[in-house]
Amino acid sequence: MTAAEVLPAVTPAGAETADLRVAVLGVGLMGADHVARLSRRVSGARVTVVSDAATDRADQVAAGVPGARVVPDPLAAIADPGVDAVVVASPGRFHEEQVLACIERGVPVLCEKPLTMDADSSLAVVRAEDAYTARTGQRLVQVGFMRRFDPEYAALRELVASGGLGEPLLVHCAHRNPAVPAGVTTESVVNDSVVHEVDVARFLLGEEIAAVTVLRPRSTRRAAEGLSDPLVVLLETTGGRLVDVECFVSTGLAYEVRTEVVGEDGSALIGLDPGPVRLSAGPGGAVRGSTAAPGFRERFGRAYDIEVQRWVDAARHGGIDGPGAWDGYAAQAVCAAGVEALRTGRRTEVRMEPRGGTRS
Ligand SMILES: NC(=O)C1=CN([C@@H]2O[C@H](COP(=O)(O)OP(=O)(O)OC[C@H]3O[C@@H](n4cnc5c(N)ncnc54)[C@H](O)[C@@H]3O)[C@@H](O)[C@H]2O)C=CC1
Ligand SMILES: O=C1[C@@H](O)[C@H](O)[C@@H](O)[C@H](O)[C@H]1O
Repeated sequence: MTAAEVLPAVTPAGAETADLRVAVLGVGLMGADHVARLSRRVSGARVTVVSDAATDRADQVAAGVPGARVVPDPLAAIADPGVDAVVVASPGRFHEEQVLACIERGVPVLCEKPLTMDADSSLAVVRAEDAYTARTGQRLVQVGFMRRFDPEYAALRELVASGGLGEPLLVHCAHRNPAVPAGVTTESVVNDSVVHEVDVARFLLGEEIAAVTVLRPRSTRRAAEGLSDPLVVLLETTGGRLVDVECFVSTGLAYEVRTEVVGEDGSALIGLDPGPVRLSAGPGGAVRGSTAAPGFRERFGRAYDIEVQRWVDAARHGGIDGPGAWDGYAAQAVCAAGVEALRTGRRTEVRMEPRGGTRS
């Protein structure tokens, strides 16, 4: 999609037509992308406030958006009367405070993954939103698991849900990054990368993850000091299905995300590149023989656009349209078990509170 194209809004005729005034908290890689898509590719919204601990970055991003102001304090940005909704794209350790402040003020929030840094704090967000929903009937929190909006993942889920593969039995996932920033640890790979596969498994199979095992095969020579890379993660679902995840974040090649569902009556695979599928390192580290995407922004660009458009459309009508706080909590609970499994080398059961609350 070109920058000039605008995704179709689903706003019904006669409904509220004023643009949603959005504050974006954190305008690094993801936040700056979200500002650009809200300003140029998504309809029904405009960015009015930008907030970032790095004020020079905030100034630079706001300068490119007519009508946007910088409010350096993120909590002041959430409280700003010129803000109807918030996108949280700050580092994960700030999400809990910022999302809770949005619930407190009663503004819709699209929070990048992870919802928070651990299961307990994610559950606190679930409970706070439940209390708000009990009073108002409205949901406020959507979590940025963008793969649910990717046309290939949506089609795969439809196929599984319609029984097109028979009873699903196994899911095979590969998640490969060419490289990760310095400082990434094996634990953070579970929390930042494997977390997407956890959400995909729950999305495709419609059931929770009951136990996690993490295997550490021999690491690539490209892995940073102390990083176990690749990992193989086994997720057992409550219905007895098995999901295996290869997570390999320093391949030196391209961004490859593949998912295959194997059912009693068939299998389906997504994420294959249209061109030749062999990847190999060429001279100077160049990737040869493939049309694979270089990174997640390219592979999932369309998914991010659809995610944000649907969130805007829903937020303008007082709701969400995508994974919510419970999905964020469930993913954190599974990742917590994954980190424990990594530490102990043992199969670890996922500890989750009963769903309860006000949601269906
Ligand atoms: N859905 C997806 O595929 C992806 C999601 N993410 C998530 O997006 C979030 C942001 O990640 P990146 O953009 O890659 O990080 P980044 O480091 O590029 O950007 C974060 C920005 O937040 C700013 N910041 C720091 N403290 C802040 C605070 N208290 N309030 C507001 N802003 C603050 C930083 O100065 C920086 O500009 C993370 O939660 C990350 O996990 C990141 C990459 C892909
Ligand atoms: O969320 C993301 C990053 O944080 C993570 O580091 C990558 O592995 C994922 O592919 C990307 O979608």
